[in-house]
Amino acid sequence: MKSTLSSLAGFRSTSSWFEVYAIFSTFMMLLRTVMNDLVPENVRSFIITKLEAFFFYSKSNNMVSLTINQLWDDRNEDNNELYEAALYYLPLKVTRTYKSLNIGKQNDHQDLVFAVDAKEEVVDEFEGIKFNWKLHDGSEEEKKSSKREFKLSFDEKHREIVVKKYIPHVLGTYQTMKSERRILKLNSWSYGYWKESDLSHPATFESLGLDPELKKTIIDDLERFLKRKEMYKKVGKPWKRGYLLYGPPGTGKSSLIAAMANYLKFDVYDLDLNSIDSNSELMSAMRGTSRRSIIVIEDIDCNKEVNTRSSARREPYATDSEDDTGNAKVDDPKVDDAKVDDDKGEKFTLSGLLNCVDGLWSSHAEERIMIFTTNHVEKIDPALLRPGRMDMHINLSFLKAKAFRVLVSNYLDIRDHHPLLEQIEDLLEKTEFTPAEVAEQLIRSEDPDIALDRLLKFLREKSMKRQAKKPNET
Ligand SMILES: Nc1ncnc2c1ncn2[C@@H]1O[C@H](COP(=O)(O)OP(=O)(O)OP(=O)(O)O)[C@@H](O)[C@H]1O
Repeated sequence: MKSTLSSLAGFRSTSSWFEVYAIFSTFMMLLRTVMNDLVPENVRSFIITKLEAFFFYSKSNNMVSLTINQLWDDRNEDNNELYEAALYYLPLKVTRTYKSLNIGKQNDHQDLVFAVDAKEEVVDEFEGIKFNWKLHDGSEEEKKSSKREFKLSFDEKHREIVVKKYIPHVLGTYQTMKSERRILKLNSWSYGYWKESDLSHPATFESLGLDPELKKTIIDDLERFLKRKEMYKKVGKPWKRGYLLYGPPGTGKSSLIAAMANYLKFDVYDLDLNSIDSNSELMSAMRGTSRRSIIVIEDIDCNKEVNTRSSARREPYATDSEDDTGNAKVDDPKVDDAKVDDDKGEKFTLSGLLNCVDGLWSSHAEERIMIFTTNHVEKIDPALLRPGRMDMHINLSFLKAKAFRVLVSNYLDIRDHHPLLEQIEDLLEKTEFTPAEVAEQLIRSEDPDIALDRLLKFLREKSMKRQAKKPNET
């Protein structure tokens, strides 16, 4: 014992350390030579593999990993929101720390897009804990069907933090990024998929020529909807709201949808019912929509299936194929047919659409707004319009004085008085003109005198033509 201590004490001198280093280096060189000369290559690589496996195992035997698939349910092509969240969240870490990163720009997008490189392992740190992320591209076959996954690995002692804090943190960051970003998405359903592009419609509530009272009612309704998550949960209803926008062409239905999307910062899903072949396709389309989105079905009266039952008109909200609660009556043969089709999901039916609107197929769907538009409200089956399905009916009609004032202020910066305004407003009250017709005239000149003079002539001319036409019509 004494001699060991004295030899350790001897090591304190620098020359002793050099001696030890020289002996160790010589030993290592000898060992390498012996290994290379005497041990065959295949045996060498076997030993190295075993050593690696041993060290790797002992390092990672406390590690657990979670797999985050792109699709939660393959059969229904159900997207996994956590996968989406990781896609957006991880590049935040990558840009700061990592060397390998995919970067690109898509046709319809204004911004550069960053994406995690499948070769790179991303290490994220949260509350002092390290989390390893890796994107798996999958096999060639899986790539084609766009089945990708993230593997999230961490020490198993952090399981609880992962579930209770880390994953909510990733999802929360994603939601904040989505709500803060300025560019919204417009998705169109095409051949079984949502095709995404930027929503570049500039309409806002300020730019809309609407009666100020109607505008306020719509904004208040949207605000109320956003704030009432808990109330919807309490009464067991899906957190969604339906709006029916009706009125002649050119009265601002599409502009109002864009204004709502820009106000709420919601993406838009534009669904043409004529491109839907079956109830299962409709279900798939609904499931493919994300939270905080507006699902738009334009010109709903133009769809054959939806119109099938409309020929026999009933009083609004009391259809003979619904009972008092608004559910389909079983003894109605038309409803029976629709139900059979529904069960198979092979055909697209009105009943399938009603189910969708009621949130039966998308009960996981939260924070959705559904908008129907039509130029012919009288053609729509009342079952679709009853409260609970379409909660608010908004009549976008011809332009009248109050809404005209908004347009004049926006287009020509006239806030109070102009000598021609009174005559124009008088004509607008007496004859039906759409906001689109008037806006088209106002945009032709920046000079208020020229623009208003031109508009007045246009309105007079049109009014006279319409007056002249009327007696012939009768
Ligand atoms: N209320 C409005 N306020 C401001 N501009 C409007 C309004 N209504 C229409 N416009 C102008 O007319 C154009 C066409 O309007 P929009 O497409 O919103 O009408 P729409 O009712 O959806 O028509 P359609 O039924 O034919 O689809 C818009 O680009 C906009 O410039």
